[in-house]
Amino acid sequence: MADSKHLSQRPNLRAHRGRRRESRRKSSIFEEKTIDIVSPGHLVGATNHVFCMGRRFATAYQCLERSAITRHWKSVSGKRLTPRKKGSPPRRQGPSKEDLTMSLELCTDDLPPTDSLEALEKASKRIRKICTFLQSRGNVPSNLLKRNLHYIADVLDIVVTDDARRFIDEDDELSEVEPDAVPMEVRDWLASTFTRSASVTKSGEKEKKTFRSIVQAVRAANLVDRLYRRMSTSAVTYPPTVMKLFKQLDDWSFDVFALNEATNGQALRYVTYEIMMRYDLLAKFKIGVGTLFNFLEALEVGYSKYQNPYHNLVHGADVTQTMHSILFQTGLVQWLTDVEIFAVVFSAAIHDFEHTGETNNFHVMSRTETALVYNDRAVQENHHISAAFRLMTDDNLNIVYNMSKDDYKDFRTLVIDMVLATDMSYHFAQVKQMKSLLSCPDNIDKAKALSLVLHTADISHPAKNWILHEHWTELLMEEFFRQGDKEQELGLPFSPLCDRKTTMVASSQIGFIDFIVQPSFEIMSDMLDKVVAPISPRGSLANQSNATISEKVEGEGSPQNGDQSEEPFEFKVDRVWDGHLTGNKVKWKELSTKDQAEKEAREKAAQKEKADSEAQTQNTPDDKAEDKKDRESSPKITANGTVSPGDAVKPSTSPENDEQASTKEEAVGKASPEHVEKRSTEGEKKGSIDSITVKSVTKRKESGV
Ligand SMILES: Nc1nc2c(ncn2[C@@H]2O[C@@H]3COP(=O)(O)O[C@H]3[C@H]2O)c(=O)[nH]1
Ligand SMILES: [Zn+2]
Repeated sequence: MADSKHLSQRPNLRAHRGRRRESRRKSSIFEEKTIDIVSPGHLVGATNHVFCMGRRFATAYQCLERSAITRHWKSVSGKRLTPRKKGSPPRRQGPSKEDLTMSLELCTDDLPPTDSLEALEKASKRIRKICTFLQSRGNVPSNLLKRNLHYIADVLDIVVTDDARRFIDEDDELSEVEPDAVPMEVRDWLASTFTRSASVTKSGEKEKKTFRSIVQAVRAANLVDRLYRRMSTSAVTYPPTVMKLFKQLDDWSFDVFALNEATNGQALRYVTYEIMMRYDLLAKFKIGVGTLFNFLEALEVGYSKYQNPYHNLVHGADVTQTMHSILFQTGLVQWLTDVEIFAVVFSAAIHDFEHTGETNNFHVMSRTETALVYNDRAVQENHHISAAFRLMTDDNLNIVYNMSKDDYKDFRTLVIDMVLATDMSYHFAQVKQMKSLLSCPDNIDKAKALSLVLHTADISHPAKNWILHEHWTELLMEEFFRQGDKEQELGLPFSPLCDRKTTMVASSQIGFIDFIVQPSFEIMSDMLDKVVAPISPRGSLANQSNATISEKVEGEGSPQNGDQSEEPFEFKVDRVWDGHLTGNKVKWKELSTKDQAEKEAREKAAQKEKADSEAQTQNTPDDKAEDKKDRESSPKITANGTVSPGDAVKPSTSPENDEQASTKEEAVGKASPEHVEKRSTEGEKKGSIDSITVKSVTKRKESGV
């Protein structure tokens, strides 16, 4: 593509290529997994795209060499020499500020070597910068343009020639591969995945030809995969523990705490990246891995800003994974366009960005800056969205840079709708609205449906296994109690569930499940049944057979989406959450009974103490001394409601004392507020919320999760 003089300007090219191949070989995990996540159609398109890009730049470069562009720019810049209009400001002497900015931004001195990993991304950024300057100023000085195009052409030249040569070489090697060396099912899979024809003939020359074309298709896939990976600059290799956990990424009860531990506290970036890769969003929206990593890192920083026990990056990761699980397991993903899938994953990942660890009501009552900005309406949700989009105003974090205007508009609208709907104050309205939408399900509003799914995912931990749910509850309660502490300091009344001394966690959780979580899951499941039925393989099959029946009976065309005839197909999504909801409620009921007994014991003890002290005031000084001795030997009620043993432990003599002794055991029961307080205080002492998480993960591991 470029001329020989140009090629000779690349010192040590071979040595660099050798090193590059070496580093590629090392990232074997990534190579292994990319085969199943890049679709063949996309691969072919991408190959063409990269080759065309290379060709276009070669042409542009040649044009420049022939000075055609130089002449063009001269003529454009010549326009500036027209006489100054009367009254217009005097022409500036020397280079303007914009000229200097442009020279700096298009300077080629600090660019990485053309055959380095970062070069391709730098080159593409240069093209964008040149376009921006051309748009805003109308021209770019020819010397700058020439140097930049030289660099870009060099980079593309390496990409195309290097890989194309290897592709040809490897094709020869592969044609030697014996077809029989590959099992039949693998061949069928290869044929159906990477070629248009699914059938592979059994023997002879024809078979060899087909097999060869499959192999070529696979090689082509690998080639483009390599190109994309290089374009994205980063070869991602997951640690083995993460790889193992990601095998369960589609599961309902995925252990996000274990992932957070395995990733050293970076669960959000790993989960989001992996899910985006699985839906092929990086390729579809031309998102550079470097840019995506920058964005995800910034998201994690924002989620960690207030060191919240619950509303932190692990919750962000949990909701993102839960959304993926619902989309993937129910088949809802088939209902969505690429932009919608991207919006769903993005919304889940950002939905609590920079959460302060307080409720909206707290913001309103304490008149925070955020409440002022958003006029007391969906205060935090508005902030999450606004702050996340603000991140993307930085080019280095802008993962939507390459989206078309129309896609971006749809994407942004959907993200705003979905995240605003996570404001719990819309819960009842949302459920009611969906109920009425389901009464005429032919045309279910996608934004409303997806908003309901995100809202449900946001409150989904009570519908996960007990170990996960119990841990999330502990973290959330501690966050509520911290808000209660602040309210006390500010002289505000306690918000519900925020008083660490009186909150009955177990019974409050039963209420939360009964009145909020279960109805949300129920209506979401009904909605999924209606939406997924017509597009699921079973549903569409049923529709096809129904179509035949109705055509025969009424002579009409085939029914479209969800159109039911005499024998409606009863499609139901797998309500994996139902069993957990029921089971978790049973557990909370057991704990609530214990809490209740404990509370009654405390009240009894308090009454006794009161009666004793009343009697005491009527006693003589001698009686008081005797009484004091008695009290020192009996259990005490501490300020936070737990029962502590007396200073001097004596064998129990009364049934009352026996009762209090057993209540003491219950007072450190798993989900009691005291227990939560005790654990979180330990966490604080160690200086981070990680200590809470790590401790709990260990506990969960012991329990076999
Ligand atoms: N009482 C209670 N509230 C919860 C529970 N899980 C989530 N929530 C609330 O539901 C809200 C959903 O949105 P957020 O994640 O912003 O904040 C969440 C909590 O305020 C729970 O187990 N119990
Ligand atoms: Zn949330």
